[in-house]
Amino acid sequence: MIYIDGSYGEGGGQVLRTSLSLATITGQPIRIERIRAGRKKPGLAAQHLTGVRAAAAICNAQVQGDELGSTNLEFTPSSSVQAGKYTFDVSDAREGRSAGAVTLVLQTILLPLALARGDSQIILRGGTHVAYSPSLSYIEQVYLPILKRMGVQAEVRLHRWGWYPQGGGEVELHVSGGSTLTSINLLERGQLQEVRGLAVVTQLPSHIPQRMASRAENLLHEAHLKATVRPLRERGVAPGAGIFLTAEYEDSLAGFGALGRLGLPADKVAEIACQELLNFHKTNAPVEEHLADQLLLPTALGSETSQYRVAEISTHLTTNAWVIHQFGIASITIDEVERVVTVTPNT
Ligand SMILES: Nc1ncnc2c1ncn2[C@@H]1O[C@H](COP(=O)(O)OP(=O)(O)OP(=O)(O)O)[C@@H](O)[C@H]1O
Repeated sequence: MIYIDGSYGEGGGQVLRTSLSLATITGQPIRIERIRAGRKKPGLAAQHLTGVRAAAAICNAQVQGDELGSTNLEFTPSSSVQAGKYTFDVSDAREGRSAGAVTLVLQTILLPLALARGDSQIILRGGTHVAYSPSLSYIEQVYLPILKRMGVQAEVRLHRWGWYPQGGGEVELHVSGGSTLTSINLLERGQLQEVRGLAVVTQLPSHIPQRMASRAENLLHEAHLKATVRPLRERGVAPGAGIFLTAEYEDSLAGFGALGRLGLPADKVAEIACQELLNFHKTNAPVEEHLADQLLLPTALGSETSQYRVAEISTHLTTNAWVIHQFGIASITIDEVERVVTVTPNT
């Protein structure tokens, strides 16, 4: 049994999710204590509980402590990961609507399913574009394309947008099984080819995405970047707005976004996302802060040493490195001066 202290470092949901992914992949039982102790409301929230249930479903795990608010969890896989058809709805965990991020549930089971025998088709319901998590647009435009270079074949289709607080979004995920993960080298990013983006609303008037798109294009053009942002009006269960930008470099990808809210002008939403992108562009790094922590698990499962240079070393990055280390599957070093992460799988 591997013991994980959920309060370590960042003390957030990622400690739990990475542990669940690795428990299902390695077949090791785990016990996690002090889950999300670093958060205002510790313990399992709807998104985390859905992640637990999803991980349990794919490896028939015996689970104790799988309740909302629970701060301790025991998770014992009783089979290898079973590819197949599954549906996970974040609102089932709360018995009502929840905008818990389906993208985080997706990340919990994606690599286990990619390594399993056979193909999988997963329906995920909940929040698709919510704060403090990767948006589905980020998963589609940045995370999966980078993973594809490492040998992971997966596709997502957005059926319905889900925003905070109503959620109600729906995503279909297809994962090809039997993958062997290769290494990745992202020390240089090359020239910026283009910034592409989507300015989207659901149940709101069409002038809002148009204003977000043209403000973003103007700002990026002023900074001498080639940019195309498409305005889009979609159906959804509730009103929502956001802008999602992808900076496409010769050798890397980086994603940025901002969400609308009541009282925040459309121009301002565009400015927030553009500012994030421009700040990153100045760093010359190939990997932005969020991808930095998300790349640790796939590189740790790779066949050879991977290296990547990051814009920023976050506590998510250092904490996730610690969690992976607890499973003994890879050695990870983070050079704080050069901001280079080196991951050597213990194969
Ligand atoms: N704007 C963003 N774009 C891409 N990824 C993001 C973005 N914001 C957050 N993330 C990613 O979402 C994950 C959030 O992990 P975290 O531990 O904070 O989990 P959480 O389940 O949201 O839990 P908690 O409520 O405990 O904070 C990290 O991998 C982080 O890089």
